Amino acid sequence: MTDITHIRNFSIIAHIDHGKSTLADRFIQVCGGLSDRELKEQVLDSMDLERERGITIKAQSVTLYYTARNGETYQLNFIDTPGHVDFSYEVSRSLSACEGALLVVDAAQGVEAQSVANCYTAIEQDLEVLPVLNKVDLPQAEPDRVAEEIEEIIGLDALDACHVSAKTGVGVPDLLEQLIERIPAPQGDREERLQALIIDSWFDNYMGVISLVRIRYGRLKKGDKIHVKSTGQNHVVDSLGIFTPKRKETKVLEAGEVGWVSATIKDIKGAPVGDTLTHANTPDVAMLPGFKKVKPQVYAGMFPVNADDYEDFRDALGKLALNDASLFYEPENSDALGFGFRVGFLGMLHMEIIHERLEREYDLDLITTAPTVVYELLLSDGETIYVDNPSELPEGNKIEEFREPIARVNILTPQEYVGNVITLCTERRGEQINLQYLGKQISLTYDIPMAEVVLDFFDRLKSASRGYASLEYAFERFQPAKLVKVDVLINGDKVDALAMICHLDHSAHRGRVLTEKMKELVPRQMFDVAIQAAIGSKIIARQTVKALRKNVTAKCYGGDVSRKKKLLQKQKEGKKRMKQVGNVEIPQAAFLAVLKVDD
Ligand SMILES: Nc1nc2c(ncn2[C@@H]2O[C@H](COP(=O)(O)OP(=O)(O)OP(=O)(O)O)[C@@H](O)[C@H]2O)c(=O)[nH]1
Repeated sequence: MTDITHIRNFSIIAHIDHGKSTLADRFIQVCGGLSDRELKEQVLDSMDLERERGITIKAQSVTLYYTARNGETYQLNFIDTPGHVDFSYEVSRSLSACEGALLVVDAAQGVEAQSVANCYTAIEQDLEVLPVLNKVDLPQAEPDRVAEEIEEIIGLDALDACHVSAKTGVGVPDLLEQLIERIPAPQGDREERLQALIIDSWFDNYMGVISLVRIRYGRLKKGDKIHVKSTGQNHVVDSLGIFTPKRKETKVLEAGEVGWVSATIKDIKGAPVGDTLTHANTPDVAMLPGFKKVKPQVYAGMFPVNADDYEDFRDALGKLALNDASLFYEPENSDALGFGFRVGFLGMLHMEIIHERLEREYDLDLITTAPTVVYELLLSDGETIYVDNPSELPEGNKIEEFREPIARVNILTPQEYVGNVITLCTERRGEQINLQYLGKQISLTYDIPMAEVVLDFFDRLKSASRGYASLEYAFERFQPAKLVKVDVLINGDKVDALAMICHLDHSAHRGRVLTEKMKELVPRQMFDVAIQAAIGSKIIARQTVKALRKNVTAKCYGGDVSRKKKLLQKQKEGKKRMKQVGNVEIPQAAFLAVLKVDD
């Protein structure tokens, strides 16, 4: 049991690759949480996929015991935050369990837009933010310049920011001392009635739902009967504890502490993130302010290549949704692709991750259709509706006003790339709201249609600025726009799953490039395949995939049987990710060709 004055709860705010995980591992090592060998594997990013992509997705926590230079031992609870812009809502969630945050900035790179946004969130939530200059071991590190940048851009005093190298360990002990000194201890009476915040919940195959909680008041013990405020349900705590980073059982969690709780809850909806826990006999304890609900920003259809896999697909989505409250799905039926689901994602990265997990962990072959944002439509009968699927768009004459979502986009870029960045924003129909010089960087604010932001804006921005510009965005409003639905016809038949919504001024170009891209992607068949783009009944572009003249296996006849088998096998594998639409086979890539239109 740690006295509440000796607890420090903190998060690390850092841009991707600025060294958050390395620093966290270093803390764990200094505090003796793991052996050197265990440390080799970065411990905080636990999902395989996360490690492969080198990004942090799910918030997790680690409890460490640090003996300071004053001889006292402190309990440090480090709550991890995801780094990618798609997952920024999880940041504020993790921050709400902390009294402080470390703003880790790569001293060779400088401040990035997303860290600025997260840092403001921390300041708004009254957290003590300590700037930290990392990677000072690099020869190109300029800690003094970056410290100035932190002051100019964020307005934080960075004069006595610690200079550290998470890689070599230099400066890390000083940072821990500063953390103890400057981040306030939590407050909360342990004799009060229990009030705990659910920071995160996930599903474990053996234990059911596990929740990460921050105890505000009172204490929670094994065997306690708890009450989930929003659902009104009671459950018995069958185990609880901390992460060291391994899951370790303890007897009690007390006010100020962060730890995990398992109460044999079967579904994460039974322990909603942001909810408040109390004891069953004190159900009138006040609800803590929760978190804002996240809404998916992009929707796409997902269909099993093999119709027999539909049930498995539904089960797999259900399982993924158990650990991902932001994953939304509902059944969808496409003329071309059959039964599947309309799935909502936070962004493209989220979509790619879900697609990959479904294929990898659940062994499904899926076709994902081009993602689209949510549009607001005012109908002629006065009704307002929201459409996330081009094929569900009402007839043109029933639409009074077509409105698209607009994102407020904040970009930080070094001065030399500002021209490229402005060109990109203008191409994406952006409207400049602000431009400000901040030291060597320029801060740009634009309003850009969400559809132009979510798909590949991030990648474009990176290439326009050699990787230096950074981005942060949020939904701002709906705004009327001249939007049209572009249909794609294969041999004269409309394929619903290929329809897209785009701006009228871009539609001719997009239609043309889309048909060109599809021509490259649709394999030649035994007959000519016409690919057309149309707005209403007007054809705006056309390409033809010429018929195949020879039988692919013909030249193997009479000869090498194994070679023929190999060829057929290869064809079969190629087919896995194809879908028969009418009598034409269309590969997965063609469904996403619209994403490549700007290449
Ligand atoms: N030279 C040097 N490299 C470092 C230092 N800290 C981290 N790195 C390297 O920078 C890269 C990114 O570090 P990570 O700790 O994975 O970055 P992160 O911020 O956790 O990234 P996400 O998990 O994606 O948010 C890795 O290759 C690290 O080895 C440092 O102090 N010096």
